Amino acid sequence: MILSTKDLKCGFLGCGTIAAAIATGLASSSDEEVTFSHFHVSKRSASKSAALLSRFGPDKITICESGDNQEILDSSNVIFVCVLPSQLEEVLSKVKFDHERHTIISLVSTSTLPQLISLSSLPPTSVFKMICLPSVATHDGTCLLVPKSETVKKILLPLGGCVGCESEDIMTKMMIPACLMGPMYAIMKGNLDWMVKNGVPAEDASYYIGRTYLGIAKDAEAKCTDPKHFTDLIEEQTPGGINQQAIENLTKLGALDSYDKAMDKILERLTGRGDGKA
Ligand SMILES: NC(=O)C1=CN([C@@H]2O[C@H](COP(=O)(O)OP(=O)(O)OC[C@H]3O[C@@H](n4cnc5c(N)ncnc54)[C@H](OP(=O)(O)O)[C@@H]3O)[C@@H](O)[C@H]2O)C=CC1
Repeated sequence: MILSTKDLKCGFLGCGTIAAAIATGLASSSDEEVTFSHFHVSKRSASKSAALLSRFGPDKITICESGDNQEILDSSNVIFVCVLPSQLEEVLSKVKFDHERHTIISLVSTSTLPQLISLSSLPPTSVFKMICLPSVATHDGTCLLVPKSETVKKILLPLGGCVGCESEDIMTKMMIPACLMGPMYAIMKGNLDWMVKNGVPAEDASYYIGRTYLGIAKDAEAKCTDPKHFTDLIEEQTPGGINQQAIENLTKLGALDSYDKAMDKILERLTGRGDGKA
């Protein structure tokens, strides 16, 4: 089956946090390369499905009132699987996929491609796994996709960006920097506490930190398609200046190495080789 990128009919099994975010991001896309004619969503999580209907209207959204997931499949060609890991087997075993029409994209974090192929009976070329954050609702998420597919990538690009992964193993490794969101906030909170301890008014410190890190992140994102970009930004720091000094100090104190070690531990947890604790 050749998946088109025009007039797509998307179905959502589950309408919780991530389903609502993806549906919102795709339904509000202005991308002309990929067009969506309709979205069929579960009635589940009624406040979220009702909010989608209220925002985009009945021309774009249909809520499956009967609760029969087969109705969603029968009206759609791209199916996003957005239920909890414990619900996956039951939900997929009760519906019948059409080889000619359906492509499935599973958001279920613990699902594997072989498991999804087996549960759906679809050919491997029609089965995908994707990871993203709820910021896809505002086109600010970057999706991870496996296996690689230029067409599916095109469909997901309106959500903010998409990286096709060579294998599930590579996808797992790519997930790890997203786990560093928490530590990033902890660094900012540490900066705030340090400034306040040194007499800076808390509101000024908080505003300044938030805005300064935003500027830093924007510079980091600007040429991020070039793997040398981060090295260039480091080398751009004034020789002998205080930024270079800060890098030297943190390297000497082992802070940068400890990031690598923390990422190794998270990978061990994600792959079931350990409990993730440092
Ligand atoms: N939240 C996130 O940021 C991310 C989540 N994920 C993954 O996405 C999946 C969903 O997560 P999330 O959206 O947070 O979870 P939610 O609990 O918000 O959503 C789960 C949805 O599945 C529905 N559901 C349960 N049983 C059925 C059924 N038999 N038929 C149809 N729908 C059903 C629930 O309905 P009801 O509420 O009525 O029970 C709910 O709408 C998980 O597997 C998670 O790992 C992946 C990336 C990010």
